Order: sequence, then C-alpha cells, then structure tokens
Amino acid sequence: MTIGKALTIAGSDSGGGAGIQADLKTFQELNVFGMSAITAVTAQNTLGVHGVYPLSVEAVVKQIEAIGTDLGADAVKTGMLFSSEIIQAVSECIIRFKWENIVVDPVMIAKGGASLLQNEAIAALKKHLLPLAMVITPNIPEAEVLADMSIDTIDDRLEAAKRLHQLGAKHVVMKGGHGREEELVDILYDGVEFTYFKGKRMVTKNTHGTGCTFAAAVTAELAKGKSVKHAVETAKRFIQAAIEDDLEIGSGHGPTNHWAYQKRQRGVK
Ligand SMILES: Nc1ncnc2c1ncn2[C@@H]1O[C@H](COP(=O)(O)OP(=O)(O)O)[C@@H](O)[C@H]1O
Ligand SMILES: Cc1ncc(COP(=O)(O)OP(=O)(O)O)c(N)n1
Repeated sequence: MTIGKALTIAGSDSGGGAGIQADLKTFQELNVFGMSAITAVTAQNTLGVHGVYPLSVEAVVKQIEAIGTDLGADAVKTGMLFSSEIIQAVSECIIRFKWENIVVDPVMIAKGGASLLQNEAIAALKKHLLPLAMVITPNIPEAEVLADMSIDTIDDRLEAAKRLHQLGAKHVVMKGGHGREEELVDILYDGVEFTYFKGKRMVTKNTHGTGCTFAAAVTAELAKGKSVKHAVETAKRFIQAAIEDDLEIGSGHGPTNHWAYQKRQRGVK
C-alpha cells in the first residue's frame, strides 16, 4: 500500500487546537501519514499563549534529518518557526532533501496577540523560505507585513498576492478570515489567474487554529499528488466543516472540529 507522507515543521500547542497538533490531526483525517519536527513548545490554551520555549537549531535540524534520511516526505508544511536561525536551517534542509511541495504558513502572531515569530526573522522568511514555497497561506495581517502594504479592499488583496508571488512563492492563498465581508473569500493566485473560494462566514469565537488546519489540509492533498487548486478547494471545505461543527471546548477561543469533514464525507450527522 502506498500512502502520501506529510511533514509539519512547526510549534507545539499544548491546547491541541493549532500548531503541530492541528496539523497531525488534519493529516490523519485526510488519510495521509503525518510526521513532525517541533520548533518550539508553547504553553497554550483557549485563553491564550502562556509561555514560548524555542528548541535549539540543532534539535530542529536533527528531527528533520531523521525524517529526510529515512521516511521521506511528499509534502512539507511550515508553521511557527520563531527565529531567523531556525528559518535558515529549515530552508537549508528543504534544499538538501530536494523537497518541492512546500506549504509555508507564515505564522506571526497568535489570536490573543502573542508573538510566535521574532520581528527580525521576517527578513529571513522573505529571503530564504518564500522562494522555496509551492504555496504560501498568509492571513491579511501577515500579508500586510510580507507585501509591505496595507490591505483594505479586495483589490489590495490581489496586489499583495502579486507582490508575494514576485518574492518567489509559486502560489499565494490570501485567506479572508480577517476581512469583513459576509461571504468569506480565500483567493488563490498562481502568477497568471486568481481563483476565488467562497464560503459562509460563521459567527463563532471558536476559530483557534483555523490557519494551521487550513494549511495542513492543503499540504495533505499535495502529499496525495493533487493539484494546488484541488488542494485549496478541499482545504476550504475541510475548514468550513471544522468551524461549522462547533465543539465548545474551553472558555476562550475554542478549537475547531478536525473530524467534521470525515463525518460529512460518510454522511454522519
Ligand atoms: N468565521 C469563519 N467562518 C468560516 N470560515 C472561516 C472563518 N474564519 C476563518 N475561516 C477560514 O479559515 C481559514 C483561516 O482563515 P484566517 O482567519 O484568515 O487565518 P488565520 O487563522 O491564519 O488568522 C480560511 O480558509 C478562512 O476562510
Ligand atoms: C504553536 C502555534 N502555532 C501556530 C499558531 C497560530 O495558529 P492559527 O491557526 O493562526 O490560529 P490562532 O492562534 O490565530 O487562533 C498558534 N496559536 N500556536
């Protein structure tokens, strides 16, 4: 039996809604073998981030090498990378193992405001990692930082996507969660055309980890050999189901329901 293999290089969320934990749950739900390299441990729950403990560059590289020299990966997702040193080391590993299906989720700030990327690491992200990305999945505030512009209108989002493509990312998904439109739209740009993925904006506070989950679903589909457009379409349906099938866990911004998509596929209510 051959199975797609996906690697996530990201931070650990003790609360289980975002980071490595969200990624591995999503890989499993989309029938892909999941592997991880942890960059930092966070003490986190639905109320916020209570501590950030980065791992050494050596520890990150050793984990990636263990995977690259044995199991291999059909697609790789990066999430919280924390420092320019980790970004540079991760980029070198990606080149060394000739991994091509790279999904970069440029995680910067958690919902509660905690910084998950040092300010001085933004330049390293742009210089080393963006040119390796098959897909980059910024939310609006992240796109503003990376494209160096403010984003108010849909036209601004298209312009930001063009700028990020010029920085080397082959595909850009401008996520629309932070927008205000009633029909929420994520926009894919491949350097030639824009494709719009629309969905109902759910009114809920339980959206912790939506960005991680969405990017992990894109990664899982790429690991199965699907096209980027197909991967984004599936990821949109996956996250929509995960938000709609509300769990109500914790007293703050709760996690999404990672098994809701499978339930729908099987026709389970
Ligand atoms: N309230 C919502 N209703 C439906 N989909 C949402 C909602 N909030 C976010 N999403 C979806 O979740 C994904 C992540 O969106 P976004 O909030 O922009 O990113 P992040 O979680 O990185 O801040 C996107 O696919 C977006 O369309
Ligand atoms: C360890 C870790 N990584 C990433 C995030 C950010 O997750 P995201 O999907 O953007 O969701 P919110 O945190 O914004 O709800 C995180 N919190 N922790």
